[in-house]
Amino acid sequence: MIEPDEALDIMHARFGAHPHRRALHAKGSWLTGTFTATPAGAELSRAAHLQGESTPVLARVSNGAGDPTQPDFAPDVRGLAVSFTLPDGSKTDMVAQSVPKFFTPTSDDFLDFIKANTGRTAPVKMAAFFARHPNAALTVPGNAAALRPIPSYANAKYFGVHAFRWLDAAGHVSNVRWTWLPQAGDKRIGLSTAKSGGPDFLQTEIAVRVAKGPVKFDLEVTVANPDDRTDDPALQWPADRRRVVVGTLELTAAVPDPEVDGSIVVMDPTRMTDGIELSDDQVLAYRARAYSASANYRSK
Ligand code: HEM
Repeated sequence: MIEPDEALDIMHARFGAHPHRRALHAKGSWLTGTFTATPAGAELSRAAHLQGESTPVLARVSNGAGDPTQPDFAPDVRGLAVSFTLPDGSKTDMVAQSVPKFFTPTSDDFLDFIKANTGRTAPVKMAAFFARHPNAALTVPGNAAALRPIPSYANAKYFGVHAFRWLDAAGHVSNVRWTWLPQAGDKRIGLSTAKSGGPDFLQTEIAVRVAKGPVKFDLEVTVANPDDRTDDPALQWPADRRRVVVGTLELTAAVPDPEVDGSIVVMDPTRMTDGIELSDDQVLAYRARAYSASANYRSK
């Protein structure tokens, strides 16, 4: 397996090494707000933020590139990371992105994709990557459409990708996947329209938008059948699985980057709380190690 420090080298080779920046999702904006669960949330999980009381959150919206100078109009994955502060002061995080179909079953394959997408020979290496991974090739049309420029971070669906185990008050386990659905609608714009906004238009737009009113996302959960696999983030569950809205996120204020004076804020997709557990997905477990390596690099 490719170790996290080597993974960081692969990302830096692709996007450049940028001191004090994330190795991926290097450019973004910070927001605060609240999350309020519906009764369906409490039925599925006993987690403190799913019981219906309003929970404070810190969120970061971002572009997927590891190059913080990449303009906002460039086609890219977008990120929405949310950290909930629970009543006992502890935190749990949800870290999602805007590509509907994650395309590799393992972290090594994902890192091989980044390697292939590096340098002047990228088109040739990418063709070879997709020839080696025909299932990944099948996701290209849908994912390419999602990578088109967005008019606002408020106008994308953000997918949690992995399965998680949600435990209710009686200890019953539901395997779920979750998605943030934008109340402002899922939208894309043409490149020339996006370019007319300038290189930082998404950062400016989200700050202006939250100053006028809350930016809202509904949290939709898909519940697996007992025999659905939970270990492969690239494997979709059948479309007829039960979907239920378990809460609403309201982002209400733009806040300055909290990573000043050497403090580091990591949005960790494996930071769990009682009532939510990791599935057996290797990529999910690996992410925590890669995010730590990136945090170590930017704290130096
Ligand atoms: C093997 C797979 C993956 C690897 C190696 C990886 C690696 C990374 C790294 C190194 C960072 C920077 C973290 C930091 O410095 O704090 C990052 C950020 C991020 N990743 Fe991943 N990632 C993977 C999969 C995913 C998936 C599946 C999602 C979404 C479901 C995702 C969404 C994000 C987001 C939203 C951020 C920005 C978090 C923030 O704003 O702090 N990543 N990723």
